[in-house]
Amino acid sequence: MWCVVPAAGRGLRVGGDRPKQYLPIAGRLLIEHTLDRLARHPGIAGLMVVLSPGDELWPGLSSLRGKPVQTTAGGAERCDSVLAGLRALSPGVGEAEHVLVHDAARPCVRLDDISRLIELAGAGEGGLLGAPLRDTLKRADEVGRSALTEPRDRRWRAFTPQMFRRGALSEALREASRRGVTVSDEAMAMELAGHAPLLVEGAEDNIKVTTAADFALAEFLLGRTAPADEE
Ligand SMILES: Nc1ccn([C@@H]2O[C@H](COP(=O)(O)OP(=O)(O)OP(=O)(O)O)[C@@H](O)[C@H]2O)c(=O)n1
Ligand SMILES: C[C@](O)(CO)[C@H](O)COP(=O)(O)O
Repeated sequence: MWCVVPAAGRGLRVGGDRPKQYLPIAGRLLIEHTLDRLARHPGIAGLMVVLSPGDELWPGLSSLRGKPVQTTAGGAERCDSVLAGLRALSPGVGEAEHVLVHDAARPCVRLDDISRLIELAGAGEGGLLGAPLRDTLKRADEVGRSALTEPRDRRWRAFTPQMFRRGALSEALREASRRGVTVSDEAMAMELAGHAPLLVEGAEDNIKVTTAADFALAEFLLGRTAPADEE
């Protein structure tokens, strides 16, 4: 199974001097941690990394742990980049084949969580890693005060990887674009297309490095010896 890795963002919320995927964490680039983690999974056959057009920082990887690493140019939004990645996959990756999509900004994903996603969501319409909300959820008013406590039951945080069949996901992303909807993840596009992606609970340390503060946590998590239950 191939994995599309959206890595064409600008990392504005980090505010660094370069896109966050090219900032160092624990002695390596953020993107290198993520790609190496993905390449270690036995179920992943290759990586399609989606880069910003004109990206001059990409280290030029063509293989990792014996698996092919290909690249293509992304678009203005993450969903545009994911669609570009799906389009760039070889015709040898059939329309009915499942494809994983995983953020370059999520370097701590656990291999056993990827395995569980593939096992549980592979038989159906696809699915995604996530975790049930464990904190009370507040809706803020215009001046940052708690205006409302939102219901928490059956609310989940969505992570990546998300896994869907190449053709169905491509069509769902195209349809969302035609309807002028900028989807924030693949599952949203699939929901709009009438599918019901399976939610597969994964470890909450599968953080998305989004702000400067996340780098310290990611560095700690990456510095751990692999959890005993991880492949
Ligand atoms: N047009 C875009 C925007 C985002 N991404 C990727 O999607 C993932 C999740 O996006 P996010 O965390 O929002 O990254 P950025 O868009 O870079 O962050 P910011 O919004 O702070 O600029 C990242 O790996 C990012 O590189 C992408 O491939 N193409
Ligand atoms: C895809 C995602 O990581 C799921 O939580 C998230 O939607 C990405 O959001 P971003 O604003 O593009 O980082």
